[in-house]
Amino acid sequence: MNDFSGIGLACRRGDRLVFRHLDFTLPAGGALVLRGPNGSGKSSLLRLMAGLLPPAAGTLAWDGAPIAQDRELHRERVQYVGHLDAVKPALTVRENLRFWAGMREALDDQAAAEALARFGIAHLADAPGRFLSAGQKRRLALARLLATGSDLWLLDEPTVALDVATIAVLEDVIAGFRAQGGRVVVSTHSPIDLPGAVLLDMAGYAAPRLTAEELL
Ligand SMILES: Nc1ncnc2c1ncn2[C@@H]1O[C@H](COP(=O)(O)OP(=O)(O)OP(=O)(O)O)[C@@H](O)[C@H]1O
Repeated sequence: MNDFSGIGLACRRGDRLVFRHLDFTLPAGGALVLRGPNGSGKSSLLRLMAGLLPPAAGTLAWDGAPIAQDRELHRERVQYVGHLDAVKPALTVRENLRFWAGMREALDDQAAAEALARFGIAHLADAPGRFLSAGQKRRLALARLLATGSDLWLLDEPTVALDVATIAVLEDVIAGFRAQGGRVVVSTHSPIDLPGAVLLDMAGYAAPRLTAEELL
């Protein structure tokens, strides 16, 4: 039990139905990898899973209870790292981490230092966000995963701009999270080693030539 699941999901963006009839089940410790061409709906599905976008049809449920019943509770379970890393340019690296963590719980200095060190940016703790390279911003966004507790990580193309060594760190961090019962969903165009992950190919759920009314 304690599965995160979606049944009969459909997603509409603007006047286009992006995908439909999509089901998934993600047990504790499980991983799901979203693949598919540009525009096939990977980011949209992650936003549905985060509770940021309502499905056009179908139900997302946690342990059998629809997440729509209590969006606040669901938001507390989820860490969502999107395309845009949302690093605040005027805050230092440490302050950025505190800002994100502070939305949930106070972050002590040691936890912040450990999270930054794991992603190799401890030496940048006092640097302003605007000084960071693309890969360093991505490392900071991912360090947030370690800074606060959660049950579900939703990662939108997390390896973009990361060097090979840091991709290995991310794989390791995800493995540790899963070993403690965490669930992870990753959208990616590049290889990432997530043992036992279920592959969800978005191409199988697309029907772009029909109108929404015809499909639903
Ligand atoms: N805010 C929006 N309003 C209207 N349409 C949108 C919006 N965001 C995305 N779309 C459309 O929804 C479809 C799916 O987009 P989405 O970003 O989910 O795809 P993706 O598989 O993540 O793509 P990529 O591989 O390029 O990141 C696309 O046709 C896109 O144009």
